[in-house]
Amino acid sequence: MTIASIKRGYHVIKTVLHFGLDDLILKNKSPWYFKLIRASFFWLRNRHKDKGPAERLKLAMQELGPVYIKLGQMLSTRRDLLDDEWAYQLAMLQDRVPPFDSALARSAIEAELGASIETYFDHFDDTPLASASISQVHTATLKSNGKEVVLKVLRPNVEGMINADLALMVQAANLLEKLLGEGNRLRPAEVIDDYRTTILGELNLKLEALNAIKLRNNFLDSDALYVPYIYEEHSYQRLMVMERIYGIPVSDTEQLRAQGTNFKLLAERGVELFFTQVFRDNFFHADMHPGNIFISTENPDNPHYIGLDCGIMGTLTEVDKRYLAENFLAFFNRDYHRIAQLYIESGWVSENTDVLAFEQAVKVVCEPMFNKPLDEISFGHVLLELFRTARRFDIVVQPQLVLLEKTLLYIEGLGRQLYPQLDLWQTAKPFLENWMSEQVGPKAMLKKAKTNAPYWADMLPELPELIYDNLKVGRKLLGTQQQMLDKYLRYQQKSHKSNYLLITSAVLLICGTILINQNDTLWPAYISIASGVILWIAGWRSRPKNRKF
Ligand SMILES: Nc1ncnc2c1ncn2[C@@H]1O[C@H](COP(=O)(O)OP(=O)(O)OP(=O)(O)O)[C@@H](O)[C@H]1O
Repeated sequence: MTIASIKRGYHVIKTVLHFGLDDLILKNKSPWYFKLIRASFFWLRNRHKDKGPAERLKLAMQELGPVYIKLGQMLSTRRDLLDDEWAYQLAMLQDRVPPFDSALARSAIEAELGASIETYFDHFDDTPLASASISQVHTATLKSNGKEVVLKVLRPNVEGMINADLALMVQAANLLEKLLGEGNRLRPAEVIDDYRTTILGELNLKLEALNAIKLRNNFLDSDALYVPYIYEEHSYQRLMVMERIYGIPVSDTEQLRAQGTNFKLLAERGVELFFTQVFRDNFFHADMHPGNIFISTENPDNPHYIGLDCGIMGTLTEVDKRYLAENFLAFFNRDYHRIAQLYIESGWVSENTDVLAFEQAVKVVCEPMFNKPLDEISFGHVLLELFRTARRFDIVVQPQLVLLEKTLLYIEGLGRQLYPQLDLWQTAKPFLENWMSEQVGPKAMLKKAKTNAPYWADMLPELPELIYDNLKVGRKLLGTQQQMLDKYLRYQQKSHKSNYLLITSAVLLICGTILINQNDTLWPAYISIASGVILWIAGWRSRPKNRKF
């Protein structure tokens, strides 16, 4: 442990106690040593007693800086874990960070390029275009083609700062997990683990560049989404160079209205984009906050989105995708029984789940939604409520599904903000039905046959040999099966015979015993008993010995 980390630790404790966050852990749940530690920091008092707990948490995170602010922003989207008031407060966290010195930006860029900025760029602007918690963005023009570009460069020592804060967070989360006990809904260790993956992913700009290239290629011919061109040859782990775009931030509805944007088309395109990314490409942008989405200005009647920051992308397995589509369709068809069944079939729910109780819970979630007009139904909310229900049944919802639900909630919120009458049913249902028919109908079989054609072409020359081998194996198998059947029949015959002899012997023995007690002439009784004994011995000896076939 270094002096710096001790200092940072103290600062975190001080902030936590100044904002009274220790009160958030139920007093009766805290063990004696926790109370002792709290008491030993007697000079650090809650200075914000007038504020509610959710607001105090928000303010503390704001105070603790970028890593905590980003954690708060991520938490605000975990509505499956947090109640609405908490999510609302945390969503207000803004990571407005002062820019870092342009001399540092220059030297970081040059270290990555392995050359001076002037070797590749003209007009490098020392005043950053934007400055965020992890990176800073500068504009320039590319020498080779004269085009305007932006250079996104990581903050100096951002990795060290994040790792130090993460280490503290992991310890705090483990302690909290212990204090809150088993079965708590918050699962702090899981949340921090999720966050760690997310934030560490954002620290590699080369990866972000490759994601952006893939997303761009998926939408090259699209009217709905534009992703700026990435100069891969100038992109490294700490630097990324891309085409500069001009657009209106999606949150600036006033400016969008002023240019006469077709809001209905824009909202529908947002939903379409989501479903295309998830179901067609299986590669979706999962960090859809307003700072990352811009709207084109060239043709307001036919507007398209411009997507930035592909640091966090999501994918689903084929099975999850299929079940998800069916889930949505079942919901459209108001079939909650099918929804519960799908959860079980897909394996999202453990086999030990009380199916009936789960179905009942799904019904409670879905029925009120069914009573709403279609333009008020939210897929994201349905998924969210289903995940919350699933958690009550101790189902651990897989991270990729949480990512998807978050993105969907965001896309819907955005769509409704742009065009409040947005009808998700009309927009998404044809898309999903089409996709499903491509997955399971005759078209799907044809497609699969086409996909497998090269494999079959490879296999064809070997086919006669394979058929011969299989027939040989099959014949052998048939022979073995026949032998097993014969053995089984013999076993059954022996078993019947033995049972028959044992039952008859029992009858004779019982008769013999009765005769001894009731008659003066004893020989019939003796004959009956002797025959009984002989038959018992015969029956016992004829038992089938081996049950293996
Ligand atoms: N290609 C571009 N053209 C024009 N402006 C851009 C471009 N790329 C980024 N910017 C500007 O820089 C800002 C920050 O970029 P970006 O979101 O990629 O950085 P970030 O560090 O990941 O930020 P955050 O942590 O907030 O997501 C954007 O909101 C946008 O204003």
